[in-house]
Amino acid sequence: MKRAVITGVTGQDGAYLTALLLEKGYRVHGTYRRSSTPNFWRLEDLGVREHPNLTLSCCDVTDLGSLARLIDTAEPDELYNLGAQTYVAASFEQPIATAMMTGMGPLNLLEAVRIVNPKIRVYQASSAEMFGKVQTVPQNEKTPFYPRSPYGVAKVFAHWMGINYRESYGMFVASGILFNHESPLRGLEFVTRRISDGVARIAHGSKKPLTLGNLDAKRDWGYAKDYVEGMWRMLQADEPDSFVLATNRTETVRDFAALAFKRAGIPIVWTGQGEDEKGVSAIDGSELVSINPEFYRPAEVSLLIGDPAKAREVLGWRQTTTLEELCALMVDADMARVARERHAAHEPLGQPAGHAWLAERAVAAPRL
Ligand SMILES: C[C@H]1O[C@H](OP(=O)(O)OP(=O)(O)OC[C@H]2O[C@@H](n3cnc4c(=O)[nH]c(N)nc43)[C@H](O)[C@@H]2O)[C@@H](O)[C@@H](O)C1=O
Repeated sequence: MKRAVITGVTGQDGAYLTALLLEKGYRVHGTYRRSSTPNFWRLEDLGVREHPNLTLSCCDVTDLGSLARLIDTAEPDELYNLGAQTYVAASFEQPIATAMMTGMGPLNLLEAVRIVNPKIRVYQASSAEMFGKVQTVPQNEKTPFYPRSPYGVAKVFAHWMGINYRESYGMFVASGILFNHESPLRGLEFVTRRISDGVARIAHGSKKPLTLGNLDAKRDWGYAKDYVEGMWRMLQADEPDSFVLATNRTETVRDFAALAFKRAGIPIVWTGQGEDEKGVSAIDGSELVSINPEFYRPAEVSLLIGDPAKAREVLGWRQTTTLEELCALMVDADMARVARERHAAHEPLGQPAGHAWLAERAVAAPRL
């Protein structure tokens, strides 16, 4: 039986990867950062929290000793490093903490592997945020990096460290340069989930508009479940290498919001410009989206679009889900969750904007 360690097991990718590896017959040791209330809801939603082949323990990637002990005990064949501070906006508020977790964390891990067992195959979660102020369109493995956030800078450091350990010590360190990947398990701080959650509340009668930041930012959004499959494929390859995982399609935040409102049966029109821009209902003129300048970042990544040709050719990796399908998955799951919350609170459901189908989906969709 193959053994894998996953750091950051409680996050979106950690949970999907855990489910995938358990399904493939792995024994999985997942680690999470100590907190007063460990956050296992994603593993519970995927039905793997109590799986007999899953062990969960605390470990901090900023602590080399705890990583070395973990590797010594778990004796993994593969190690997926997903544990980091991953919210770009927060990296401007906490650049040093981000550098420690997102930059130094991977270096600690590489050192621990080198000391304990350099034969372990390592997956490093690199990021499209490394491309920042993009130097080519679309971006591929050869595109020079120009990070625009402390998070992006820390990821570039970790990325090059991985390559250095590959070249210096012959270690199998694969690097996945992943473009934005989303799902109903995405944290509420990220824009797609913020939108699907806000849309669901409005569809259920909330009068509070959804507040967003920069609507013009363009992202290449894929489905997280597809991307963890890519991570696994990278560690099954003959040689360690770096691979872009992306959809090769880019849309603005405004477009994603419009798609989400459409899915909920609420067509939106946009009025005004810049900080005065608003999204209003095409049906009754009510305000659906307003801008909060506080959500703007000190330096923005305006356009990301990835070229996954190398992953397609070498790994046989393919995305399975279009942006419309992804958005529908997220909106439907949040609709169902909001319906359940209201039901639990004995609140009458608001008159959802034209959704006879809502009640059905409330039963089918996962709890969030
Ligand atoms: C590849 C990369 O992908 C992710 O980083 P991100 O692209 O920063 O993701 P996000 O969802 O926070 O922002 C996307 C865009 O949306 C704009 N935006 C507008 N209004 C809001 C808003 O209200 N909230 C947020 N969060 N963003 C907003 C915001 O300014 C930005 O331009 C992480 O997984 C990261 O770990 C990673 O590696």
